[in-house]
Amino acid sequence: MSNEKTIKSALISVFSKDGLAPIVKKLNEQGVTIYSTGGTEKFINDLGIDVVPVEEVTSYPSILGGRVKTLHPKVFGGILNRQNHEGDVAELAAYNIPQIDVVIVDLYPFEKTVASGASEQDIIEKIDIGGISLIRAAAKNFADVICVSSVDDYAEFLELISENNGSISEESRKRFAGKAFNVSSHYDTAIFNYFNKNHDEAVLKISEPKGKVLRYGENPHQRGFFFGDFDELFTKLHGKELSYNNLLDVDAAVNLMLEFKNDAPTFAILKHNNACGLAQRDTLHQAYLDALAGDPVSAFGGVLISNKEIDLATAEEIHKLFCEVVIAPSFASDALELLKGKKNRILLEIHDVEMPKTNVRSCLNGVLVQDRNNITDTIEGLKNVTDTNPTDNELEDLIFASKICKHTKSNTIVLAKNKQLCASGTGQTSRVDALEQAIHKAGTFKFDLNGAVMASDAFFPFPDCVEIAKNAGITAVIQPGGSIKDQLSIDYCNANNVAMVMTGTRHFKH
Ligand SMILES: NC(=O)c1ncn([C@@H]2O[C@H](COP(=O)(O)O)[C@@H](O)[C@H]2O)c1NC=O
Repeated sequence: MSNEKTIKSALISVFSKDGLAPIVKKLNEQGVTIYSTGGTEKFINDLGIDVVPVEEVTSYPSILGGRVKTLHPKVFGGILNRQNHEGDVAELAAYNIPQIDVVIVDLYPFEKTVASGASEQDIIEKIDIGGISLIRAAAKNFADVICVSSVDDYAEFLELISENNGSISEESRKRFAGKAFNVSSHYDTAIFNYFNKNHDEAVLKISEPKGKVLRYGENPHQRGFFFGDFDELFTKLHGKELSYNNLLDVDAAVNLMLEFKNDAPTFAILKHNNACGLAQRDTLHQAYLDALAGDPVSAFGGVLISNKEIDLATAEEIHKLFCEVVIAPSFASDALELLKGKKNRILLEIHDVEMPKTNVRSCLNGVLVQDRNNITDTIEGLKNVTDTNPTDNELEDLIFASKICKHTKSNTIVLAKNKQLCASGTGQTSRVDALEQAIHKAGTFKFDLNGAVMASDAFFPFPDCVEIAKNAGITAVIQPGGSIKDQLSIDYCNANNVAMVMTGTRHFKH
């Protein structure tokens, strides 16, 4: 192995002391001189291990409430000197600077502090200056120094020093330097994004340090990767690796079910990012059966999601279906055992966490970013525009249908009745096509559309849709409004005893 270096000295300055003890003990066993800062020094002392306070090196106290403690030429000289450079070696001796072979740092938790809703002052104090400088210096000088910049790397570092009795190869030092720049660049990205949260600077900085190579992309001949923290959102209880397409379906399912999070038991079945079945009932079991009835053909190989714990009765029904993924806030233990009966079936327990506030997607040679569509239509926000008002039941169905519409590919028309999705037209190039697709589909699965409601993701440019809907039995319509020909649709509804409400909010989804 090339250019092995034996560790003789280490500088340790960590915010979290978790996991540090075995490393300190091992370094001590190997006779390494340990330098350290305030809290870390106390931690090491408490282990009964000798440690040199960094103040002894700098001959300077920690000042400004800890804002300046390692920022000193004697510390940075000890890290940045080139051991094979005569001038550097002479300067080290002239200024009595100790050589430092290892730097171990755990930065102030900036992101966690922001996420906790702390005050601006607390957040600013959590911008680590000394630690990030130590990391950058040690990583730059990987020719002579090894930099351990994350608790995640402690185990590997411990193995390295244990295996070779404190001797570390240049390959390992360089690999750890790469990890260190990953840590430092991610940290700075988080700080920039905090300062730029209103996008005053039209700059996009994304740092996703947790990535996963997927088996393939959308098709087997395409490579695919997921960059994100899947484990923050889910506990995977069972099943095969999630594919690129599974992840897209899971994303669609989660966003859709968030609309019904606090409602009565609701079950949805999705295929290719659109709901093909969705129902809300007094029991989850019935909600599942009625969601499945929406389109039992498309449900095959679908992604299933519920807003309540999956019980045994529901699991027994699900178990009869071939499906890719089942997502729920929890699974009763007997239900889980049963569902685990299919080796590949993916079971995900979803955590109670917020989804990102922005959507990002590739566009041409760049990316498009927009705010998440966070408007959910409510009964209170509706404007009756026809002589006939919707009944209470219809009002509830209108909101129910509108929530599904919001999460279905445009152009879309959703038909619903008694809190059950009857059918939808999805991703059509005209609204009339979407409606006709929905009516045809509802007929295939024997839905009686008399008394059903219609939701449209955008306004009706002509009165053709309300006319077709009325002839199919639809009695109430929800749509954003805003067409210069709105009045033609309203006139038709008034002449034909159809109720129409307007939301003022378009829900395109491309
Ligand atoms: N100011 C400095 O010179 C400085 N040097 C190291 N730190 C940080 O201080 C923390 C450790 O402090 P302590 O050992 O006192 O618990 C680490 O997170 C380290 O990244 C510093 N603090 C922030 O910038």
